[in-house]
Amino acid sequence: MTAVQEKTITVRPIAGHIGANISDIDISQPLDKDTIQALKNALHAHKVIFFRDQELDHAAQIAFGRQFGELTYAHPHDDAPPNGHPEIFTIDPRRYEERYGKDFKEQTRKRQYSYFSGWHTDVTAAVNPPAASILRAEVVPEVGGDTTWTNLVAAYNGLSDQLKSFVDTLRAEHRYGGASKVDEGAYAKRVNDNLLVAEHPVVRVHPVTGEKGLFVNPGFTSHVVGVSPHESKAILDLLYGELTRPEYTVRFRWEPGSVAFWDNRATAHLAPRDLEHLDVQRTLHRVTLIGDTPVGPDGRESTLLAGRPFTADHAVVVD
Ligand SMILES: O=C(O)CCC(=O)C(=O)O
Ligand SMILES: [Fe+2]
Repeated sequence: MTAVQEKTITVRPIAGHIGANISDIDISQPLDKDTIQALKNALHAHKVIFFRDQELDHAAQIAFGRQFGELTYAHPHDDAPPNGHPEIFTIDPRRYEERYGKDFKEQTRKRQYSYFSGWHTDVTAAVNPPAASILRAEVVPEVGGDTTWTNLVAAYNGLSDQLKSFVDTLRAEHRYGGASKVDEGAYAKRVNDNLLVAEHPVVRVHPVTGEKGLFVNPGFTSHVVGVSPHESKAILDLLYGELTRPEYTVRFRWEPGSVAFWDNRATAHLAPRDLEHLDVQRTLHRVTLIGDTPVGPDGRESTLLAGRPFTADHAVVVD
């Protein structure tokens, strides 16, 4: 694959199935219509796009995001977004430890919540999961802390025709919060008090590209509907094995000023776990675009089972 000059920007794919670097652009400035369309095209073609050496503060990141859709508002996990910027979700484990106590890491590891949950697509327990997320690095450690994304369309396309026709018919429940009373602590309470449950098709038809992608989520899918628990586990393990195949992924090394913009309707990502034993700072800030309700190959939409859909003006759990 070679670099393509798209209007004013340069789009350079960086892995066989996913990811492109975008250059010749300053995203702190308002963009013209053609540039916005060129970025959308790159996002839909490559699933995650990366920018380097951008000088964004919170306001500029929010303004950049708003050119692509409506942003989500503050959320129950994060009761203290930066002053005056409720749309910003800051990822920095030290902040969570300050707020929820020193055992936060241990608690999250045990419950597989949030930062340590491994592979996930953002907030698919909502009936209208985010369309996209835009993450900016402010402070990065000297070593480690890379993020990896995978292409869920490539993962679907790699299945045999027989398996495709089978998974095309399935639906699965995605759940966040409402765990048992065994969970203790302010963080667990915050998550449990905001139960979100949705039933989604296991294969999602992308509303812009029309591509089919696997839409099961190691972070949130509780079970496949209408099959036995044993069968559900076997089906999910099979699909998770497919969607995490290294050939469908791209791994990104952060620098201060790096920005990653991913299509949350066609990707999953893996937050790094190689820093848990190191005392280093890693601070990133995210804005999140509100999404549409998924639709399966049979035209059926997802259904809400608990909680409320994302809107611009109320709190919802964000992972
Ligand atoms: O910390 C990271 O690299 C990714 C965090 C994450 O999962 C997110 O921003 O949605
Ligand atoms: Fe995430």
